[in-house]
Amino acid sequence: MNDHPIEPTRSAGLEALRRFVPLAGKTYAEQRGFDRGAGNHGAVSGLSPYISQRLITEEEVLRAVMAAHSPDAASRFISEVFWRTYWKGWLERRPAVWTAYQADLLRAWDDLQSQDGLRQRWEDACKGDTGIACFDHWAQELAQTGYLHNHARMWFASIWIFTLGLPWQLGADFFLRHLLDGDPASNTLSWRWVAGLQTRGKTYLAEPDNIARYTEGRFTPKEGELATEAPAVEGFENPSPTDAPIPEDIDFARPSALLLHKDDLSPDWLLQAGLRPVVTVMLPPSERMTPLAMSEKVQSFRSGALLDATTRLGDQLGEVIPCAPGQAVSAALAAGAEQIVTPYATVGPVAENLALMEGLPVRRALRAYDARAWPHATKGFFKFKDHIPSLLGAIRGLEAV
Ligand SMILES: Cc1cc2nc3c(=O)[nH]c(=O)nc-3n(C[C@H](O)[C@H](O)[C@H](O)COP(=O)(O)OP(=O)(O)OC[C@H]3O[C@@H](n4cnc5c(N)ncnc54)[C@H](O)[C@@H]3O)c2cc1C
Repeated sequence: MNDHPIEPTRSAGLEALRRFVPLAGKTYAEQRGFDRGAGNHGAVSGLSPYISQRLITEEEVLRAVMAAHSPDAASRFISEVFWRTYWKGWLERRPAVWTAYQADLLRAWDDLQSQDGLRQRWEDACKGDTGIACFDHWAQELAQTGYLHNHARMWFASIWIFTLGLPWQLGADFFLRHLLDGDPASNTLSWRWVAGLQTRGKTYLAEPDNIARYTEGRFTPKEGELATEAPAVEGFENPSPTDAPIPEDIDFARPSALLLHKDDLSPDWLLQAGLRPVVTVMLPPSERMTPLAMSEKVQSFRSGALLDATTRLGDQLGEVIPCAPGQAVSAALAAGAEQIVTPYATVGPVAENLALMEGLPVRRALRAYDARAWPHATKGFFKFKDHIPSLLGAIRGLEAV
């Protein structure tokens, strides 16, 4: 991804994909673990800010990579893209894990108000003022750029939990406020994984040698600076999965309002399937995921991405009305809509808002890509992985995204 600016547009996402595709085979497999610092993340794609809002889709990314490499040659990259799909499906089928995280976060937030020592440690960690050079650097890199390399995210989360002794939920919240790719599934479940909740008892310990090797000596934590043990954190047990959602039959001939939201900004396939919105209602990017505000970078990236989608699709959307979730139904009714059609919103604030809408049927359009993959998010990723060849085969056989 190097030092190209992360613009909130589909064309910037496609350009980043075009630049990255030649590297998706051997280069990625051999070098993806190295965190060379902001401006030097050349061996990873930097596509997550685009994929997480579906300015470009996972399916487009996989297609472009398969057009240039065999599935074997690009297997490492392909499997990382499917990690995202797997986490999405896993949480979609266990929404209680998100609800429990949010409740725990509020409790941890309350503790910050009443425990001065805890509050000071949390503030130091968020500002990058702990005295641990690598950690402080990553806290500041994240705040300044809205991105962190995957390995830095793992080390950061591990030091947050096991060295600084801070609640993991506050760390996950810090990430969600600052990451341009902030996503309830990938973020919450990765933090749970580091803490030893996701794979029960299996934690991730950040080790000085590993940090020195994969930062190519930019950081070498001193003896005694980092925790040497990572005892699993107690917390909410993994519930059994609910059924995976199945696509609804949607009558596109019925007068419809399109509801656009940040979880999926490529509704082109709905327009191609015959949707002719009488109006488009656009939910604003601000959302109640955190007791604090999202960073300005995240807010402006999300507003920019929404604007890009509406500009790009232009007349096909009808009149576009930005409105708060509570006003979406009345705006749709006023335009004569008999239903609201919206790209499927995954577990998180948009889905919570959709669930509260009354007065018109809300049809959530599930992509074939998600519908095929999520039924396999039953256990761990390694079971899910067995299905990747057939999921790739289905992509090859499809015409539309
Ligand atoms: C504690 C922690 C928190 C995280 N929070 C988020 C988050 O909020 N949003 C988010 O999108 N990812 C999150 N990740 C996963 C991963 O770090 C990022 O997806 C990845 O670093 C994005 O950079 P990239 O696009 O250059 O990745 P690449 O290495 O180029 O990978 C290509 C794509 O594959 C997917 N991907 C890669 N690695 C992972 C992974 N480990 N888990 C899930 N998907 C992956 C992403 O969509 C990514 O864009 C988190 C990981 C950790 C350890």
